[in-house]
Amino acid sequence: MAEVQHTAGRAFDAALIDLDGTLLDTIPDLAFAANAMRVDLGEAPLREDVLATFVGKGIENLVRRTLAANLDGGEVDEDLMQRGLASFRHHYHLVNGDKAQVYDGVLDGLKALRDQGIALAVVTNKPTEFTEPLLARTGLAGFFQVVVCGDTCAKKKPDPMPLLHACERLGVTPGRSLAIGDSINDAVAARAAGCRVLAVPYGYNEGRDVRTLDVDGIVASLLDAARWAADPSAVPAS
Ligand SMILES: O=C(O)COP(=O)(O)O
Ligand SMILES: [Mg+2]
Repeated sequence: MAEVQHTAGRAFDAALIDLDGTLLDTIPDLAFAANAMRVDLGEAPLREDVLATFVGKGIENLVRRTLAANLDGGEVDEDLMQRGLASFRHHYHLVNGDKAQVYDGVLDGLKALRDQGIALAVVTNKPTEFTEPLLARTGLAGFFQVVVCGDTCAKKKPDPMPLLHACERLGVTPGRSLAIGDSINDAVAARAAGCRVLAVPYGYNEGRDVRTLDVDGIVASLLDAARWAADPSAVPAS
């Protein structure tokens, strides 16, 4: 790809930002609901750090992986899946946002992107029923013109469809959009959509090091992502 051009004004019209592991640390609430589901179904709870590696490909995958107790998801009986999903949804609705934390640098980063005239969208694999109340509860909702959730489009990340949908809704081109995420799902989706992409290292990349991702840079925070958007040479993006 060609170099990002920053000399002739703004390089990006939009930032398409992931939710879980990028804007918010949602693991305590997700893990609570996942383990409450296991207990409901007569299984022992799993460790939170293990459950964290199951997050990224949406709720169905989290439930499947949690029931199988492995990342692969293995063979999970359809009836068990349905009972698991109902239980997980029940418990997650009760705790969604209780312990969620906005990561350091997020508020300043969103403000800095906004001050550059960059339109902001959330593009998450989390379903709408959990995303909307969580954004409202954590005070982030007002920053975003568009919110694309795991059930908004026919396909989720790593498919490019949700990013392309966000671009269409914002009236911007993928080539002038910057995706920011924490996982392989964001990186693969962004590349397929033709967006630039930055990764943050503090989220949940399904248990793998973010340095393995095909991205334009790894930035320590959303604030550094905003600085990179303004001038890539000003930020030590590895
Ligand atoms: O719901 C998930 O599995 C992850 O959601 P995210 O796309 O915001 O990281
Ligand atoms: Mg994520």
